[in-house]
Amino acid sequence: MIGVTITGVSGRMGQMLARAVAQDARCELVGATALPDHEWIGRRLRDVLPDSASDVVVGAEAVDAIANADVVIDFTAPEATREHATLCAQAGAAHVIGTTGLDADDLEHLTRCAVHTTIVRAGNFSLGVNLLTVLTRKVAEALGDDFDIEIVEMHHRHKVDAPSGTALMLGEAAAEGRGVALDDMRESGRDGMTGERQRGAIGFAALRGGDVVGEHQAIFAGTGERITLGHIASDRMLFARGAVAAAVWARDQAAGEYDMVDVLGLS
Ligand SMILES: NC(=O)C1=CN([C@@H]2O[C@H](COP(=O)(O)OP(=O)(O)OC[C@H]3O[C@@H](n4cnc5c(N)ncnc54)[C@H](OP(=O)(O)O)[C@@H]3O)[C@@H](O)[C@H]2O)C=CC1
Ligand SMILES: O=C(O)C1=N[C@H](C(=O)O)C[C@H](O)C1
Repeated sequence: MIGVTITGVSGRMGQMLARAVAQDARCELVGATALPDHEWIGRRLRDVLPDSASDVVVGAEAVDAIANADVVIDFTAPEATREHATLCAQAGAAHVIGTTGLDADDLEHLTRCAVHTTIVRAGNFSLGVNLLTVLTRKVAEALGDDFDIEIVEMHHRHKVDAPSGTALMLGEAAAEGRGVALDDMRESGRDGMTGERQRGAIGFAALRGGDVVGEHQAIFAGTGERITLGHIASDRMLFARGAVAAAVWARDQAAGEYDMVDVLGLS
């Protein structure tokens, strides 16, 4: 049995993760955290989450919840994920990270932690999006910069980071296919007299509204033709099940950094 701790269990994804862990016979929930002032603190999950039968008590101290875990599944916020990574490295727990909006400094911190433990990080844990990244890389490689690449995403009104982690995965895949660095080619947030599009740029556009779970397109716009690769997520359980599959996979891996393409064997 794999002992799983869920950080941020009260969040949109945290609640889905609690359900997905309960549905997987290989896993057992051994810990759950929320922020100190949250009303769930000190209460059993079964008493706060309608379809849960878990006796795990929601705690505010990540260090305690992580100490008992084989794997920690973490869909929270960048600052929290940094702290959780340190604690996982100290405790030797594998760390499955879905949190997006991490900056270069956060990513360097994760690389340091991955010397001591296994980290699986993905901006999107669905099979479909990870397949889409592979296709995007291949199409970018085949077409060259006669085709302009634009990544378009739409999410619910509560999302706090842009572009989405998935959009950045798709941008990275396109840049890799073209043999360039995304940071040199990235173009976001056009507004006003922007001038003509730079040849070879990889553009990002982020839409926000309503309860959209997650929609992404990688558009290759040429002269007289346009190729569009896309993915629509309509249920967050998709990401939660993917993260639980990653947790099961992570338990048997050596320390290091991995992604969902590794878990799914798509590379
Ligand atoms: N990789 C993937 O497949 C997916 C990634 N995501 C990403 O996951 C993250 C969370 O998304 P979502 O669930 O929608 O957001 P929510 O805001 O609903 O959930 C985040 C939760 O984390 C809690 N939290 C923040 N800091 C801490 C901490 N230090 N300790 C414990 N809990 C903490 C928040 O508490 P409080 O509410 O009290 O502030 C909140 O409950 C985002 O970065 C999102 O982009 C989302 C879906 C799929
Ligand atoms: O915040 C979300 O909701 C989602 N975040 C991830 C992202 O940033 O790409 C994955 C998914 O699209 C939902």
